[in-house]
Amino acid sequence: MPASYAYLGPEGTFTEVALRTLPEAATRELIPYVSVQSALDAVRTGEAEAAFVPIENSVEGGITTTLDELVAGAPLMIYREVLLSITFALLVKPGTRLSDIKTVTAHPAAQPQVRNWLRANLPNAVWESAASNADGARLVQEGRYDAAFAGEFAAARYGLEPLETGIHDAENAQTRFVLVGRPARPAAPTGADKTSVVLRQRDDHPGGLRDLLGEFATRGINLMLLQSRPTGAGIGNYCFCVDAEGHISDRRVAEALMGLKRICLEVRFLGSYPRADIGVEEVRALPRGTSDGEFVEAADWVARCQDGRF
Ligand SMILES: O=C(O)C(=O)Cc1ccccc1
Repeated sequence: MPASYAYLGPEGTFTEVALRTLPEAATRELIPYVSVQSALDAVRTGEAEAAFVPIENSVEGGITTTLDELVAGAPLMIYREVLLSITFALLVKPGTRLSDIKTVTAHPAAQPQVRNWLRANLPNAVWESAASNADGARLVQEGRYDAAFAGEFAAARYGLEPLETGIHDAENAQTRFVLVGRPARPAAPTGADKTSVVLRQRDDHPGGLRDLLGEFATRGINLMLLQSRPTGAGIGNYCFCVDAEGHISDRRVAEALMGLKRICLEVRFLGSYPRADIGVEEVRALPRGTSDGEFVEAADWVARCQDGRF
């Protein structure tokens, strides 16, 4: 049996479409799971080699179920990311007209992307959340709801037809998906990489968040995601999910993580992996003094000073 990848199912999710763009998916058995949690648990128990799940979208921000799973529980690591442009179709049973639709469903992350369309076209429809967009389509097939927002490609699979296509409140809405596995050595740097960490502060003090961000700023590291999530330990208790430019094997990134390790209660390393948004040729030039060579030179100089050889 080939190694398997778990993904947020059922068949026909955007997640499945994004997963199939990864070359390595062609050599794996792809197994749909009913939730992000169950897909990630399949990795934790060893049932699946890796899981592919949505983590962020450009309209609403972080997909909180995924972030919370990565923040807590047995540690997992991100190995790859995929960006997918998303537009929705309104899927219905053949023959349904817009005026017949009283209930609509989709994944909660879909709602902010179709809100204006709903207001303009189905202002009185009741919204119910589904476990995924394809699951919403399945529920329409079962007769539980009148319509589902999902990928147009899901229609045939669930015996539905698209009543409307190309629904997206925001132009260029994208969702980011990640391939998550058990902790192991990250892939070698490509020159266009991203590092994800979760930071938990030691104590509550003025400028606490600035102290964390300062570790990145002084080393010229640009941040691509900063999302606070409750730790569950009471009101006002948050940890921070951070995506930073660079790879843990870059000196500036390693030094920033060391700085954070010294001042945080906990730093959870979630991986260094190739960026999906740009290629090596588009990576911005490093700020002066932050290249590996400059870090090595500075460390050598300190060593010489300690030896009295400057
Ligand atoms: O993959 C899906 O179809 C999902 O349900 C997750 C999702 C939700 C909203 C936009 C893109 C993906």
